[in-house]
Amino acid sequence: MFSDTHFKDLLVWPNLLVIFVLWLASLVFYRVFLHPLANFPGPKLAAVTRYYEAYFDVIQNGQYTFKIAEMHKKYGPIVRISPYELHVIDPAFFEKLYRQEGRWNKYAWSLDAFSGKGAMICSTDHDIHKTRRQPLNSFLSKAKVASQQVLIRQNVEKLCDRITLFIDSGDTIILGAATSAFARDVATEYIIGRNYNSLDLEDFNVGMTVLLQGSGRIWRITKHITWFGPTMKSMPVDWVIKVADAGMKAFFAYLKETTKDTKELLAQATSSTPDQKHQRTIVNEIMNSNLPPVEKSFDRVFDEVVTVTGAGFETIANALRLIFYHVFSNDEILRTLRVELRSATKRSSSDEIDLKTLEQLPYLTSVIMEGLRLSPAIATRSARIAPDRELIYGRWRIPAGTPVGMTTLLMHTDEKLYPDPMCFNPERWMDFDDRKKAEKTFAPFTKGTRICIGMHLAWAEIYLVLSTLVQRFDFDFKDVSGKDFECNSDQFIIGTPSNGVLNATVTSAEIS
Ligand code: HEM
Repeated sequence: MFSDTHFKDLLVWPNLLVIFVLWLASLVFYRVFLHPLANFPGPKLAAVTRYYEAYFDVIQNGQYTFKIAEMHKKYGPIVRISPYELHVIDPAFFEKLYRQEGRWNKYAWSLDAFSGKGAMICSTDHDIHKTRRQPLNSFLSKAKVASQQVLIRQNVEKLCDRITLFIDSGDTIILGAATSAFARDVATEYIIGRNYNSLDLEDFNVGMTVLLQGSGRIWRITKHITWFGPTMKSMPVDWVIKVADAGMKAFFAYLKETTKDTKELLAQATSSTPDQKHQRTIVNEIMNSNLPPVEKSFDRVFDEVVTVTGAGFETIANALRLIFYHVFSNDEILRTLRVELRSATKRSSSDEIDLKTLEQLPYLTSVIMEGLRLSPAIATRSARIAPDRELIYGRWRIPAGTPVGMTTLLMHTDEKLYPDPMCFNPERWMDFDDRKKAEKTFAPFTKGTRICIGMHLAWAEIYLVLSTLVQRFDFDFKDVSGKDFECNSDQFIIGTPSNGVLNATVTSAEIS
């Protein structure tokens, strides 16, 4: 008989070590030779362990997107980038992967790291996502945004008033932070009817910009060490506000404010005497929808409030900073824009050019498209999973349930599609045939079931703020170059060397 003593003898560390090594060897053997993805090309180390990605994510500060681009050069258009995940770099595959038809899940491993499971953007399951998105579609539709353009204009005017004070004083304006403040004020006012007035603050609440620019680090660490994000999230807000640095303080103060406001909005929405003033918010849309009660809990609604507003902060601000830099540093682009806007003003019956008219201006639209090409919000791949069918790519059959991603940034900077890809050149969009052809491969808001729900708001904000600033101001930027606004790291959003900083001296526009 095998006695307890014999068993205990076996549990000595040399034996445990042997068991561990055998287990590890068989895992490596399985992943490299027997796994359903074993035949796909790619580095063997990436096939064996996700710590390969962790090295580029955590130690190399968000370099995996660029490592993936290198892998494609070596291994071809489809690559196994982890034991479980594939990446494709062929523009022809984009419309096959990001589409409306069929069921598409997202990859939980990457999204759970946001610790926001109640949010539509983090909903991995196709059906749950669809149910959550449905009540918000019309709230952010093109028509609804157009009808709310006054709200955006009021914030543009606030931004202009602040900028004008810097003309008078001759001081340097932190335009990068002011741009973020504008994006945040519009997002919260549009989505939850609350303007936190970052534009009124002396420093434009620059701490929020700094924190959000660096917050990708928490997401990247949490992907690999799953308890990290939830632990941060569970810290008592008041304690963090006391001990943290300026950025953390600003962010946690924002969370405290949105928590209070979400509770108030929920109470209003369920009250027998709702206040008309608070009718137009996503909280009302959710509470008045047919969603089941579990979808209307505070935690679920709060996740939605934080992510839908947050998705409209640094995404827009990053694109705007890049556009401002190029427009105000290039006399030819600035002059062409001013000529186009002046002739539109002449045709307009009022001083303001209507959003609809702005949308039809070819050069202004080309400038914005070029900005969104180089700053398409997200620097990481966005994997999709076909849960119920194989996907076919060339000779490859991708097993059902496999996460497959493409990276818009890599497609947007592919020199076969966009010659001299890093050059900011609005002219490339001026030929309407070329623009039409690029429709399939220009996708700053992605495509398919998960297409950005805030895209019409984003376009409207950029049209209104850019056209106004171009007509009123000249900016002179110090010690920066175009490189400072190019993506150099994956912070989930686009990470740039500028980190959101864009300082300028400003004068009134010299219109000849
Ligand atoms: C330049 C500005 C913006 C760009 C380039 C952009 C881009 C994107 C992209 C690429 C996605 C897909 C993410 C994925 O595949 O996981 C997305 C989703 C989303 N965006 Fe935006 N976005 C912008 C602005 C906004 C704004 C202003 C809002 C606020 C309403 C917003 C709200 C959202 C939401 C809620 C989702 C998730 C949609 C869903 O899962 O169905 N975005 N955005």
